[in-house]
Formats: sequence, C-alpha cells, structure tokens
Amino acid sequence: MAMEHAGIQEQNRNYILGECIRMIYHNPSESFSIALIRVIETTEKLEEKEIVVKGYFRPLEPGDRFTFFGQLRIHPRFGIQYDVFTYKKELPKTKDSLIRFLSSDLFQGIGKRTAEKIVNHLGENAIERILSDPSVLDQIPGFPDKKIQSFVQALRENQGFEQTVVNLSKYGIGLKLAQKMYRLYHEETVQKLEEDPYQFVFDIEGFGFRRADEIGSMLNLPRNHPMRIRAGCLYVLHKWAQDGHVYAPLEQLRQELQLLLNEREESIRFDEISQIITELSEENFLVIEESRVYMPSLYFAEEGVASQIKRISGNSPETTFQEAEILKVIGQIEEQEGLSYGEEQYEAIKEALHAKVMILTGGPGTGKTTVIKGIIDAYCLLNNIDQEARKKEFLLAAPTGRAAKRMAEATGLKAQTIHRLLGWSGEDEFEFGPYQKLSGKMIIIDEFSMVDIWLANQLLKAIPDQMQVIIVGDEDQLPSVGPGQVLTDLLESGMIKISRLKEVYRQKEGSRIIQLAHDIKNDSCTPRSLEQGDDFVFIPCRDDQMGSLIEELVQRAIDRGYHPKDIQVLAPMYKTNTGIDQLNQTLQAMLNPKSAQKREIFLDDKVYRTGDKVIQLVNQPEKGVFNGDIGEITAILKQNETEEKTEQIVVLYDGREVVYTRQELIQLKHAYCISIHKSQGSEFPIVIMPVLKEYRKMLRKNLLYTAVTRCQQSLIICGDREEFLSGVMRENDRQRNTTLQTRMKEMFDKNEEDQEELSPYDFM
Ligand SMILES: Nc1ncnc2c1ncn2[C@@H]1O[C@H](COP(=O)(O)OP(=O)(O)OP(=O)(O)O)[C@@H](O)[C@H]1O
Repeated sequence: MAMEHAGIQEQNRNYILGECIRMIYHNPSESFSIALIRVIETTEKLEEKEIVVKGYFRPLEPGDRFTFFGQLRIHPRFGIQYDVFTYKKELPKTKDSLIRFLSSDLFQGIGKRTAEKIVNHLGENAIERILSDPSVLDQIPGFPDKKIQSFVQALRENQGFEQTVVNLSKYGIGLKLAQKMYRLYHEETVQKLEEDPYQFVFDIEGFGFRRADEIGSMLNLPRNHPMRIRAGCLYVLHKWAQDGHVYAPLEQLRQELQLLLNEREESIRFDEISQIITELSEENFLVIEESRVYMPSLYFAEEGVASQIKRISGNSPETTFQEAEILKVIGQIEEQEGLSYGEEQYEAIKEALHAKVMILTGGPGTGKTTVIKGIIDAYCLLNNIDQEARKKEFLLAAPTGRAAKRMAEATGLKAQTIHRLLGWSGEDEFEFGPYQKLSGKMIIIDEFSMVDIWLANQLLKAIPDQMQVIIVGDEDQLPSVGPGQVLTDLLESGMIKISRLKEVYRQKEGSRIIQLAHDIKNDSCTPRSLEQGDDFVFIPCRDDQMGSLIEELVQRAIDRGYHPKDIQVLAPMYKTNTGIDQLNQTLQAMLNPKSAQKREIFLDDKVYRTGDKVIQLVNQPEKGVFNGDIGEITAILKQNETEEKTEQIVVLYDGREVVYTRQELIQLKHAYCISIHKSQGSEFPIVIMPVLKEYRKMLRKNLLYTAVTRCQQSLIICGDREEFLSGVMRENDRQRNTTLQTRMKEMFDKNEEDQEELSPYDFM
C-alpha cells in the first residue's frame, strides 16, 4: 500500500526509461509479464545496462519504449530486478515520429497525409488531446466521421489501458488493481472512479473502503457525502460476514461505522448514520430485524434453511419397520461386517430409518462412517433394494472431494461434492434447486460443519418432500469458511432428531491421538495429554529450528517405508518465517529437488516440477477437481508437444489426470505443507504439525482439534508446548452471530399452530 501511494507523486518517483529487448514470460490471464529491457535513462542507482522488469503489464514488443516506475529488488536466484508499480508508454514526441506512428499499421486507413494533417492541426500532444476529447478531430478537413470513429477506437485500444493506468496511478492504484478496474469499465474507468470511488468497493475485489476513502478525499468529496456513509455501512456489514456472522447488531454496526467514518476527526453524527441505514434497508440493500442488520442474501438463506427443513420434516418416511425386523437385519449386517454395533450406533441406525431429517454427530472415531454404511445396508435389506437400485436411491455428498471420496470408499456407492451433486455451473448457478429437485430415497451429507448458510439453503431447496435426510458432522471442527454455523445451530435448535455417538472405536487400545482429541474437545488438555504414546509424540523445538526438524521427521517417516504423499505437514499461516510457503520450499527442495530428468515451469517466484505434490485451490466442477484435492504433477508439456499448441501441466488426482494450461497454474499450490483450514474433510496417515509462537494469533481450540483429528496413524506435534496448551484453551470462534436457531423454532411453532399456512420461503 505504501508503495502504491507513492504513485500519487509520479514526478518525484524513481524510474527507468528502457527499450524492450525481449519478453521472458507472460501470463495472459493475469497479464503478468517479465521482460528484459535496455536501460536508456534512469534515476535509480543502477549500473547495469540491461535489467529484468517484472509486473502486471501487457506483453511488450521488442523496441517498445516505456518508462517504468517501481522498485529495485535483489531476487535470491535471478539477481537484480525491477518490480514495476506502474509504467507509461513513451509516446512519440517529435513531429516526424508522431506522423510515422499515426500512419503505421496500427491505424488502418490513416495514410501519411492524414497523419500530417492531424499533427499540423493538433500539435505534438495530438494523442492526449484526441483521447481526452475526440471531437477535436472534427477540425481536420477531409476526415470522414466513420473513419474518425474507427481511428479513435483503435487509438483508445492502443492507448486506453496505458492511459488509464497512468491516470489511476495518480490515485495510488497499482497495475494489478488497475487491470481489474479496466476490465469492468474500460476507458470509462477513470471517469467512474472520479464520480464515485465508493462504488468500486462493491464492484472490485481488493478495492477496500479505505482506498475509496482516500480517493474521495483527493477528489474533495464531502466527508459526510451519503455515498461515503452508504459504502462504509455495507463495507462494515461485509466484514461481519467475512468473519462468519450472519448479522451485525445494529448498535455495534453504528458504532463501528462512526469510528470508520470519523477517523480523521470528521463529525458525522449518529443520526446521519442511522438515516442512511434506514434508507439502505428501505432500498433492500440490507435487512433490519429488531436490532439486527443482515445482508439480504444471508437473511433469506437463514429463512430458507428453516423453512426447507420444516417442509421436508413435514412428511413421514414412506415405510416404517418393527423393532424385530430391524434387529434381524442388523444381526445380518453385523455378521457380514464382522463387528457388533454399540448401543448408540444401533440406536442411530434405527432412528435414521424412521427419521425424515436427522443429524448424526460425534467426535473422531466414534463410528459415524460405520453407521452411515449400516443405515444404507439396513435400509436396503428392509426394503429389498438390490445392489443396482442402491446406486439410484442413495445420494451421498460432502463439501470436499476428499471427504466425498472417503464416503465412497466406505459405502461402495458413488459420493460427490455438494456442488457437483447440485450441478453447479461454476458461476452462481445450480442445475438443481426448488424447480428441479434431486431424486432418490435418502440423502446423506457428511462433514456438514463445513457447510455455510448459503450452501445449506441451496442444498435443502433441491431436496424433494419425500426424501429422507441424514446430516452428519462433528460440531467441534472448524466452522464453515463462509458465514453461519449451520450444524451447531441445527443441533441446538431442538427441532431436529439427533443421534449422538460418544464412544470411541478407532484404535481403541491406547490411542493417544484420539485421547488428545477428546481432551481438547472436553477442555481437559494438560501436559499429560501430550505425553508420548504409540501413535503420538510432542517434540519441543525453537522457532528457528523448525524447518530442519520437519525435514528430519519427514526423512525418518520415509525411511520407515512411508510414501511422501502419506506424510502431511499442516500449519495455520502462509507468510510467516516458518509459514506454509516457506515450509513448502524447504520440503520441495528435499523431496523433489531439481534434476535434469524433471521438467520445470515457473509461476511468479515459484517453480513447479514433475513429481511435485500440489493442492487445488478452487472448485472446478467442469474438470472434476475441487478445492482441497491433492495430486501430483506427472508431466509438463511444451507448446510443440500438445495438440492445442499450448504449454500444459498434467496433475494426477487419485488415478485421474487433469490438464492445466499455464494460466490455470494459479489454481494450484504446493502441498507438502497445507493449511489446517484446507485439510478439513481429509485424513492422512502421518500428520506433522508445527506449533510456534509466530502462529499464536491463529491458535484456537477448534483449529488445533481439526488438525489433530486429520491424523490416521501417527501424529507428531513439534514446537512450543505452552503455545499448544494455551491455544487449545482459547475459545474457538464458534460465537458467530446467527439467528437460525430462533428461526427454526419460529418456523416449527408456526407449523404447530397453523398446519395449513405456507411460508413464502417454501417457494424460494
Ligand atoms: N461397533 C464397532 N466395532 C468395532 N469397530 C468399530 C465399530 N464402530 C466403528 N469401528 C471402527 O472404528 C474406526 C472408526 O470408525 P469410523 O471411521 O466409522 O468413525 P468416524 O466417526 O467416521 O471417524 P472420523 O470422523 O474420524 O472419520 C473404524 O476403524 C471402524 O471400523
């Protein structure tokens, strides 16, 4: 930000005027470029005659002259480079060069004579004059309107973005953000910004209220301008949603807003703020209910979840069974599976057979997956459903690909991500919803703690009246990334049948991992919980020793016969000294070092090579890969080796190959170490988990619980014992502002008082 604001005083900034020798790299999707230039003139302390420039700019042609404004940096591997903040194409300045430029191939239909006329009439800054007011061309004799139009268009295309970049840099806006803005408003970007900088807070991700506010000040917009207060209000509300809340308390919203708006000792009054909040609610930009303020999409999603659950619960299951019949089939299944269900497990299966909507909950290893399989088997035996029909009658889904895969492995049936099940298009559209419902007899959704209020609403809307719904999850896991705490609220609403599993089955004999998980859950973690066991060890270690300790631990696991993909390092933060990024570099160098046999491809400062373990960062339903999927780069193909004549990177996910273009590489990250948030819904044989002082602000009960419960066989926590013990005592961020519990009660009470009344949300 400090650097971006340097753009405001362009005159005083250091620059390099240079001529492009050649492009080294260009990523079209982000317009990220690296080029080698010859230095013509510079104010930087630079002795080199050639330098690599790097930043978000379009590809340059050899010979193009630009002035680059930026900062010199020493790259650890590539030496001295120039990080470009903004740049300016050097327009031809002399009369002759201007005529040559305007009559070049860039501008169809402009010959030398017309170019001369333009320059004679408009002078040496003809281009700037035409761009700021194309009507100046009316003065040119013999220049027909049609030709003017196409010329101005071509000139704008050629100069527009660069011109916009230069103008935006006066407001401290860097190239990357300028590109996003330009994509939306093209040549009108600067005009739009100068009319209403606050609008961009909502239009453009990464354009914060504070930035808008600074620009507002530069434009001398009054500080109590309604646009400013409105943008501030929605901004504060968005922040609450980003923190997981469904609503903000009105009083707190007002106070935060007043603080935000009066940071520079303005005196925007409470009543002015209240007035704007009322207006926004009248215009449906927000919803006020009693003393709570909601973004409309969140308000309606909550209403939707409550009303859909009421709708689905309103019917009875198609068939019911006698206890004796159930006992008989359970006996059969127990024999077949070679186990004996515990009391709670048996009750859970029985409840599920008869419930319209039920939640199956319990900590790790309590048998949730075993019970899911039991429910399906019992249902099929009781209803005479054969193996083929099973595939149609049960819908199995989970929020992540990994969790869905585990369900599929456990049940032998197809399981998919919720997004895929609902036919998500990749935009905001779903194939299945209120007008086209899913079909089948029963839906089972695992890892429900990860489902936010928006997705829960979307899912429930698509469930037909007759379908039985089994929601499975552990409320002590991290809450959903998106707003809401749907699982917790549904559990506490008292309106849904719940089967709680408490007895632990996994590694029953002396598993320290499971013991530790339960100690965390029950707030009874002490130094004894960290004592060594067959499957657990805590290794004390200083922050600065962590990198080499983790290398050593990984090496030891490999020596014991584990494959690197079975070993997962989990950490909470990306950018710290021993953050995820740094650990990935260390582990990549150790597990998949550079070699003549391995191809490489660079993205920004990262190198990806064949054999690298990578994680997918976003949902890509059309390719069948989802956020959190982990795979391995199996091939890197050059342009001339592919039919499409593009560079390609092939990643293998559980036996399935997915092809990425170079532009799509930003969807991947190295996965030797991944974030605990991204590990939700996955399990790994060996988990190594650093716990350091530098992670302190992230260390919380539910984060550590989630990490510990990802481990199947061996858990190694290393670092600071005190940080771990105080982290597990730090209350998790479960206290999210939501009203789902109340809505469930209201909705169900309404049902009892007036069975016939339908809520408008039944149709949403
Ligand atoms: N009644 C039982 N008798 C014997 N073993 C059992 C029983 N129930 C579960 N198990 C075993 O305990 C282990 C954990 O069970 P399961 O995977 O179903 O639990 P879970 O609650 O789904 O765990 P997680 O959420 O951690 O994946 C499995 O190895 C399973 O075979």
